Amino acid sequence: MATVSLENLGFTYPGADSPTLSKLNLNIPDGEAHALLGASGAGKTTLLNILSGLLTPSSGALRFDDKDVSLQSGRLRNVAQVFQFPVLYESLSVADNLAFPLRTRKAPSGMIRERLDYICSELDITDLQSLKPAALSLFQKQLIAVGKALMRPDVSLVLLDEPLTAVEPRTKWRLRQTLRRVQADLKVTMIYVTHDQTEALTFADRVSVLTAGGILQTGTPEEVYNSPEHEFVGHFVGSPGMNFLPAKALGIDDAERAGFRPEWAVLGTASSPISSSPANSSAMGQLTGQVLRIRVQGAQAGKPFGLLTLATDHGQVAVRGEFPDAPVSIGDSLNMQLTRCITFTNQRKVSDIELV
Ligand SMILES: Nc1ncnc2c1ncn2[C@@H]1O[C@H](COP(=O)(O)OP(=O)(O)OP(=O)(O)O)[C@@H](O)[C@H]1O
Repeated sequence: MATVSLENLGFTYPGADSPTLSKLNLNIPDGEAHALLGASGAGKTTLLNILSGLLTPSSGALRFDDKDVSLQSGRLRNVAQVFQFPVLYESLSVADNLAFPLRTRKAPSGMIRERLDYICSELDITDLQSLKPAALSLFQKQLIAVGKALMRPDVSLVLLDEPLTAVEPRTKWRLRQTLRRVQADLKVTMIYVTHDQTEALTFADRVSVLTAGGILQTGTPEEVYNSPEHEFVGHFVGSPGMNFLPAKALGIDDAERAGFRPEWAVLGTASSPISSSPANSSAMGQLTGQVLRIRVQGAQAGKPFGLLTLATDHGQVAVRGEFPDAPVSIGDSLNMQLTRCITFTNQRKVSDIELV
């Protein structure tokens, strides 16, 4: 396994006017599960192809441990890849598919057998060894593709390119959990490329959010969700994403805009205002809005909770949590007190403010 470092790495496609990737800096420690999260066109596939050796960086360096591998072939780098759709030899049994990467490297048969047993037991696929791919479900095929990527004990890095795309929706979470468990057991450096925030946040130790060829933030899932460094991260991560309003609308003067997660607000009505909040004495973090949409997501101790969309004088906002005591209907006027917000200027984070 290896530590993977990008140093001011850039890439421009031949003939293109502008770079697809520019000045990427990232250090992924040995054994980390890392996710590259970005929307379509952010440059994920381009970066993946640089990591696997299909493309050569136009500037900067890619290092595995201390070695600059920018010009080295993928085969010499010992990188294994799992694609969106499982790539298996249909004429070979599962065991022969798994053994293939070691046989082509002329590994001793005893070592191959031992590794096969280990990987099959890790992935719980021992019973499938004699079957041909045609007899397997897509889920099982992708498990075998993962096994194939893990067979070489000296693999430096495993790249996962949207690996859940092809599997049936109800088995996605199982495959994701299996990947996570195997990654932790084998302590292999894995880079998981996806546009799906749930996959990224539930799989990775750390996530890098990529947009327009640049990394906006790298952090743990908790840091990326709770403390976005850039408005795009707050907006892109979360479902729904962060709300943004002019900071002055919330009584905050030192920044252009303020962002808050839907669950960082407490709601009250005109007849039952929010009284528990000490910040109520000032207008800081307070807003009023009309209920536009109601989505009840459950109830706790007889009280409904869910997602409300409110129209305020400064734009629509989504608020998640317990509903106010009085019944809530479309068109009602509610007041809210933010418990926390993050302020931004030029889309960059300025400060994190606890309001209650
Ligand atoms: N072969 C190419 N030649 C020129 N430009 C390209 C080429 N491949 C990709 N691009 C451009 O590079 C940018 C990033 O593309 P890339 O495929 O890396 O993004 P992505 O994040 O993987 O998107 P997707 O999830 O849609 O695959 C896009 O603007 C794309 O048009």
